Amino acid sequence: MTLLQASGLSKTYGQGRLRVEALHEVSLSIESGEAVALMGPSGCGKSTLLSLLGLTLPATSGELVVNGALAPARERHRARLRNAFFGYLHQEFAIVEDDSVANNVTIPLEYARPRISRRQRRERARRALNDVGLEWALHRKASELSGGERQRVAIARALTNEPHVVIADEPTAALDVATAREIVTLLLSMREQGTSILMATHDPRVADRCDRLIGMEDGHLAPDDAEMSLTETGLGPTREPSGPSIG
Ligand SMILES: Nc1ncnc2c1ncn2[C@@H]1O[C@H](COP(=O)(O)OP(=O)(O)OP(=O)(O)O)[C@@H](O)[C@H]1O
Repeated sequence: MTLLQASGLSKTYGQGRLRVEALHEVSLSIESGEAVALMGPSGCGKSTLLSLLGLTLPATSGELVVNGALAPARERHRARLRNAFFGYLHQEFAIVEDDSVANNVTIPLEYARPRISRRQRRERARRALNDVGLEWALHRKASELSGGERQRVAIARALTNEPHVVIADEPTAALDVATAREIVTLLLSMREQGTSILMATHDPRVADRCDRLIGMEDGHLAPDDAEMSLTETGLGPTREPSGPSIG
């Protein structure tokens, strides 16, 4: 089943001399339960594409179909769809440091419609934290956790609203190799519930564990997917990683 279908998506930032065409007529589709890696050189448009597909930025032109329906233009409707359909993971974890782990995890549920009671929110947080092996941290402050633990909190937060698609922008960039491997394993395990994962990464070892690789260059999809893009970015073949394996 196709969850996301993009046709001719383009994005231009700024105007006049400051105009940047970050994305030019990108078309792709994401099926349910697949993990897709997005790779390409810095500045080629990966984050922009993720923001467009995850409805956090409007496209300048083109069409996006989410779960069979055209993505709404109105911000109020987009926000509702963001909450119901997507989970987000960032390189910097995007955790509220000063708040408890439980409160961080229940953030997406506070905007859920129909409303979810406080007690149910707590229960969902406990379950999601249990899934990522962090139930013990429920009442801890987020700032007291390690980088890997914070990213697991971010995954638990992405899990609580049972998203159909997780948009992950370099989720392992700030982590050491062993922790990155754990986080990718956790993320990929979400496929078992039919969740799709769309992940920008600079790490070929991470990309290699995904079901499909989309290469990008200069605002376009690479003409012949993976191999070409990897060669051109100097990341080399993915089958024989030079560093410690993340697989
Ligand atoms: N808010 C913005 N305003 C103006 N230009 C932007 C903005 N965001 C991104 N850009 C430009 O758009 C292009 C694509 O940026 P984007 O962040 O999507 O690339 P990326 O592939 O994710 O890069 P990286 O791997 O370094 O994160 C770049 O030239 C960037 O400078």
